[in-house]
Amino acid sequence: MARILIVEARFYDHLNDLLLAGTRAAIEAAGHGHETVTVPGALEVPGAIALAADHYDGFVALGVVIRGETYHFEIVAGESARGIMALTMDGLAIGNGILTVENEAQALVRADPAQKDKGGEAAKAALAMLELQQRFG
Ligand SMILES: Nc1c(NC[C@H](O)[C@H](O)[C@H](O)CO)[nH]c(=O)[nH]c1=O
Ligand SMILES: CC(=O)[C@@H](O)COP(=O)(O)O
Repeated sequence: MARILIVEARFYDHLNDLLLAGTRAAIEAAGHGHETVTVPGALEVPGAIALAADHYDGFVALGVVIRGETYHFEIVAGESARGIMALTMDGLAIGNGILTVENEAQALVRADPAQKDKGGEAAKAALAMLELQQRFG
């Protein structure tokens, strides 16, 4: 049984709850264990994963970034993805479930486990990468 750390940027409670439900269900369905830590925003997610890297087998990054009026969206969406990708290239097994969307309606469809279930998808990605890590790492 693998130990998966879910790192969630809790910026929009109702959307986070949906993402978390999908992620937890997918990990449990695969027979693995999970814990969750919460960080303030998507920019903190890569740092939190880096800090926990030696303590878990795999990671799921969750969050919601909704475009506002300024360039801040590009920074938060791009830099969180860049940080997660850098950790992936270092060999960590990570699924990225941070939504980067234009509006809340887009986020809702993607977070809902009964619709696009991006939280569950990210969990499955993390488990797939963990399998590759165990095979080739
Ligand atoms: N605007 C959103 C943020 N912004 C906050 C940053 O992620 C970060 O916490 C802050 O700059 C302090 O370092 N975060 C989200 O997750 N979603 C957003 O829409
Ligand atoms: C991620 C964002 O763009 C957003 O939350 C910030 O909004 P704004 O650009 O209106 O300050």
